Amino acid sequence: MTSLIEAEHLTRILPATVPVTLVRDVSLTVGEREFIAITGPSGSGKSSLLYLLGLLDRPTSGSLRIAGHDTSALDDDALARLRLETLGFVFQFHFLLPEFSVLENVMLPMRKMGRLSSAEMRARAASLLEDLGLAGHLDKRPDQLSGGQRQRVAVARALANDPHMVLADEPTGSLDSKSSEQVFQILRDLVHKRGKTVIAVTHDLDIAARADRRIHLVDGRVVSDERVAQAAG
Ligand SMILES: Nc1ncnc2c1ncn2[C@@H]1O[C@H](COP(=O)(O)OP(=O)(O)OP(=O)(O)O)[C@@H](O)[C@H]1O
Repeated sequence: MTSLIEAEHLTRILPATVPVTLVRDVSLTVGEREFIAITGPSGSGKSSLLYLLGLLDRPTSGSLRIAGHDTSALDDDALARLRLETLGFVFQFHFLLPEFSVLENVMLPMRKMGRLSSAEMRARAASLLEDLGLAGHLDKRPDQLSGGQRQRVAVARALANDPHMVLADEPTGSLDSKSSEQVFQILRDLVHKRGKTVIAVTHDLDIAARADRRIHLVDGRVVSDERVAQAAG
């Protein structure tokens, strides 16, 4: 199995008068088609670890290979490119651009990548949105949608460039229970139907319980990393 992430002894220390250690000596390997929940108490470093794995931050020490690329050897532009090609993000707050339509929001990462024509970008964005149950909403602005619908647009945007992995930081954290369940099902389908790897930071014990692998952090350290056999369905 190809490793999408190979992290060895990752540590992230924030320089300050009293330095703050966000992530301590984390080593882990992530392969294809994994559905991973990162859990832990508030302040245990879950988001900090996700940002390192998602190339939104750099470690103070340790090594990180993403899709076979040694990230320490890459400058910021190359890192941004690797991020665009291999990773999609879903955050707790959707971060959709309010002045753009739903369709345009999903096209944006494709524009940055610069590989498709306008017509191809439109068709791909529309198809992703339709798959996520948003067919009637392509020309709306994000503020015309419900929270759950906006989060589904954020998932479509994360999939825009057909990444290997989707990283999600509390993806259901601001949703009601029905929308949370929908977003959970969508994330699970990304793994089981589209073959993506999904890593989700979550406080939601129900989601964590139904992930295929749970990584638990305490004080910036991995204290358990367990794979769980799930019943089908
Ligand atoms: N820029 C910063 N400056 C100072 N401290 C920070 C900064 N970013 C994070 N921290 C601290 O580092 C620790 C880890 O933060 P992080 O957000 O990664 O934890 P978390 O497990 O995701 O927390 P939560 O579940 O509350 O979102 C926390 O104690 C946090 O207060």
